[in-house]
Amino acid sequence: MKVIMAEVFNSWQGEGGSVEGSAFGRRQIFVRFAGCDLHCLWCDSKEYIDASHVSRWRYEVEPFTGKFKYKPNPASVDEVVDAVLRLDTGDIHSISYTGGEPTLQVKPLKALMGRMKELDFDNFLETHGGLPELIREVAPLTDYASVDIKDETARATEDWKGLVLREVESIRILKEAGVKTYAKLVVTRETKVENVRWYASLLKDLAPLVIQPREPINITQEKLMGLYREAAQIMGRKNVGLSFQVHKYLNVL
Ligand SMILES: C[S@@+](CC[C@H](N)C(=O)[O-])C[C@H]1O[C@@H](n2cnc3c(N)ncnc32)[C@H](O)[C@@H]1O
Ligand SMILES: Nc1nc2[nH]cc(C(=O)O)c2c(=O)[nH]1
Ligand code: SF4
Ligand SMILES: [Mg+2]
Repeated sequence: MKVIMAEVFNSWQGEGGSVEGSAFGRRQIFVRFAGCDLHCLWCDSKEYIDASHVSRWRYEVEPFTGKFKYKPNPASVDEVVDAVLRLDTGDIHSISYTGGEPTLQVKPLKALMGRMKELDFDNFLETHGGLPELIREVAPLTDYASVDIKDETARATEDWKGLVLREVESIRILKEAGVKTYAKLVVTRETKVENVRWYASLLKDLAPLVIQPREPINITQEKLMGLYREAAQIMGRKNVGLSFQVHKYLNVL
């Protein structure tokens, strides 16, 4: 089975903060899929959005050496499994599937997740959650899920409200399947407080929320605190947290 890959590397999970279901600070092997159907203004993985332009993928030869080898796309699932296993440092919390949008290639995603479960690894899915019908397919193989709620200011798609409702539906499906799930909202200085109130009302009693400032950060502390407080007042003070992209400060992948 074939898959259009971007990269495979070993790092610490840099996002998720401290809410339940987060793997922040845990060691992970990252499997980044090429291709995405959204176009978030601030996406830090833009070079992988158009899968047809990702002619080769790279895998780390050894963790933290910065040395990569390249292979042509599409990859076989076996090649990806091999690339993951050579990065197993014995302290791996889970395998992270990210992208791009991993659920778009649901068949190879399921095959990879199944192989990793057989090898006794946990699966951590990083997704925009905009396609609940695909989430339903991978939920039984998923242990942890970080599902983005795309704020209006991301301008990910025209019907942003419809997207948010589908993301929440995906979270419901994952929760019902017993997946440790949290929602992640990337905020900018333009994020509207009334939108955060709406997201919080949809997530209340469903899943915790992390608020992650868009990098590079330009939101004021006052604005961030205000958005946080509104969300916490609706969802409960134990169900909201902050998340930063700490890997960017550590200068690791
Ligand atoms: C590149 S996305 C891939 C997974 C999936 N497509 C998604 O959007 O959730 C991985 C994570 O990085 C976050 N991210 C990407 N660019 C960012 C930026 N400039 N600032 C903050 N978070 C960012 C996304 O919001 C998402 O949570
Ligand atoms: N260290 C590290 N943590 C991450 N968490 C989410 C990432 C992503 O791009 O999906 C990511 C990433 O690219 N690197
Ligand atoms: S959904 Fe994820 S990969 Fe796609 S454009 Fe947005 S941040 Fe980037
Ligand atoms: Mg990233």
